[in-house]
Amino acid sequence: MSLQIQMLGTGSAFAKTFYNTSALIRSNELNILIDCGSTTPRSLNDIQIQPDQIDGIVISHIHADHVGGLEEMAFRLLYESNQKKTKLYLTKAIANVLWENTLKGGMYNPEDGYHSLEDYFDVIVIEEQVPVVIGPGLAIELVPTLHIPRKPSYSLFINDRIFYSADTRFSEELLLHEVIDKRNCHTIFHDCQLSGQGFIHATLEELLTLPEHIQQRVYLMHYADNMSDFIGKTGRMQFVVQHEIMDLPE
Ligand SMILES: Nc1ccn([C@@H]2O[C@@H]3COP(=O)(O)O[C@H]3[C@H]2O)c(=O)n1
Ligand SMILES: [Zn+2]
Ligand SMILES: [Zn+2]
Repeated sequence: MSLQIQMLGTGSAFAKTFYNTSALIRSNELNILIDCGSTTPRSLNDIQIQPDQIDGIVISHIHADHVGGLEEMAFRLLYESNQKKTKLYLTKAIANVLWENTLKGGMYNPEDGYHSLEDYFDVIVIEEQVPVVIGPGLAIELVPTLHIPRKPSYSLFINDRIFYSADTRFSEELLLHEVIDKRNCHTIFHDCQLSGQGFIHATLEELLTLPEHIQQRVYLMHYADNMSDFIGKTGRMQFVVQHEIMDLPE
């Protein structure tokens, strides 16, 4: 049994160098995406993975750097891969808005029978804070986090031991109590705004307040194009590297 994470992109919403942050989880022959931003199809192409090799996509929230690649994925599956649908794992709160507020404009096509998210994806609605088994050795849990007020947004626990923040404000409470004390996560992928105030993301300054033994577990993602200016300034935390395959304990 093995679990690998390969970041398809490690950059912020506006990053041009590192692509939008999204991850490919490879677990016992399954390929699962965490988010599918505007640059994700290009990144998959870079590593020679085609949409029909993706077994499922988990959605954290509906900013374009996290869902902007879904239309291409669905259309390519439909028109290039013999009408295959991929699984889409999301909460009810996200399902409600993803179609109406994001995808419908490009994908609504009643003449050909395409009216809804379900016409393009095998939609699997999952409960908040309930782990769902996606495949052998892979369980995902979505926990609500604070990103934009009144916008549903989630972080993920993978097999209860890996924390993936997606986009969230810094929460010492979540990191110290839930991620470390309760679940003893060995690996933490956290979004990181390198400079300025963290109105909607965790800042490097805030993350540097974590005790060193926690920083050691942290990989920084969702960073700006000037990341190299900050090498050596991230305490015990390290920047996650785009396309590097990381072997993690299940
Ligand atoms: N209140 C907001 C809302 C959005 N933004 C910027 O838009 C981006 C959307 O994707 P993101 O990755 O959440 O990062 C957001 C901010 O850069 C922002 O800076 N402030
Ligand atoms: Zn983002
Ligand atoms: Zn966001």
